[in-house]
Amino acid sequence: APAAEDKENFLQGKVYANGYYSSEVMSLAIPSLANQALAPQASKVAKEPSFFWMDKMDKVPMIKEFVADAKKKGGDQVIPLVVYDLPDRDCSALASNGELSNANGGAAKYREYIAAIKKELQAAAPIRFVLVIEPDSLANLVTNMDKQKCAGAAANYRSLTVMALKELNLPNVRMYLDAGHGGWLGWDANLGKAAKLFADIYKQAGSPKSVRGLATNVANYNSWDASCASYTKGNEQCNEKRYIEKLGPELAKKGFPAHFIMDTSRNGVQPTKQIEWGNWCNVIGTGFGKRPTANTGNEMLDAFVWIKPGGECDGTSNTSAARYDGKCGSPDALKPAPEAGSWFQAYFEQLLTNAEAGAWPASGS
Ligand SMILES: O=[N+]([O-])c1ccc(O[C@@H]2O[C@H](CO)[C@@H](O[C@@H]3O[C@H](CO)[C@@H](O[C@@H]4O[C@H](CO)[C@@H](O)[C@H](O)[C@H]4O)[C@H](O)[C@H]3O)[C@H](O)[C@H]2O)cc1
Ligand SMILES: [Mg+2]
Repeated sequence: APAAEDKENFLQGKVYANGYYSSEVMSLAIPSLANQALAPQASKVAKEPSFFWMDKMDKVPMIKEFVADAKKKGGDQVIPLVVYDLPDRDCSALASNGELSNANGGAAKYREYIAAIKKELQAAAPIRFVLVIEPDSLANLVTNMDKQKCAGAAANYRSLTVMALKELNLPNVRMYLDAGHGGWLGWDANLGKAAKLFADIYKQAGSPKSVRGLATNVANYNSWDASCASYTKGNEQCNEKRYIEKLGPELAKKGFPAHFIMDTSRNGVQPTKQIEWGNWCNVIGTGFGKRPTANTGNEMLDAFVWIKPGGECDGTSNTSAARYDGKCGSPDALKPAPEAGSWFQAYFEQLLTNAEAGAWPASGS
């Protein structure tokens, strides 16, 4: 039965499939498919509403194009975006380091970035938006303060996230703060600290009406509710259903009534072929997971969504590159891989070949 109508859950509406991703698929992926029999499925993927990552300040104006396109398509579409440009970004890894740093006046530039986004979202009203706020950042403050770069970035991560939640608290916007995943913050050693951090940030921002909750499994591979794989041993929160059902009540107790969304773009094969659960880079053997839908059957979970666009790389495997991270050289990481965010054709074909059965209608239908 369809989920009960909930005006606060914007993802129950028609979600916009942005032209940036569909052009990656239609003009890059399909022409160079090794196996042309996958072309029909690939063109279906192009129509799925994945999130657009604003991983550089110069990507913010793309919002104008999406708004114009959505209006042409009736104007009732909800546009999904990722805010992802904190100074000293991805502080415990190298692969996705960003353009801003504390050292280069990053905090002031980040305020400009958020102001630019705010301006576009206000101008676009009444078009609605769903935003995922800063993947990995707060999760790194829970588990990686022993890393110098994370310790140095922590004050900015906290204050700039609070600022973003306040600035983007608009009637046509719903935000989900990134919450890592069950294999990261689900460990008993991490969960309580994570709940406290998320609730503190939420309250410091004034408990904004537009903050709907948290996003989990962004750019990761965990199942929603599969049985626990061997590599999850020692962590009860072995899948995202257990993670949110444990984290949700903790947050509510602390004054943060959170709902959740979960990234299923690359979790179609369970168990995964991860050698270690902590391996996050371009993992081999993965497939597109459940197609984006608000029909989750779980009242805490607003929607299954495709946040990491399938086929966009997690990080380069070129050992001499400045942003080379050893995790992308792991035996369970597909190689050769280009820079984070750029098109990784072999990975896209892997996701297509291994797509979860029923992820979308059988080809040809
Ligand atoms: O037996 N025990 O009791 C016990 C207790 C605690 C244990 O320690 C836990 O082990 C976990 C691994 O199992 C660690 O989780 C990994 O942490 C990494 C960051 O450090 C994350 O990497 C990010 O991944 C993002 C995409 O998701 C990338 O975009 C981003 O670039 C990238 O940096 C991995 O996902 C995530 O799986 C925990 O920190 C660690 O605390 C272990 C055992
Ligand atoms: Mg990453």
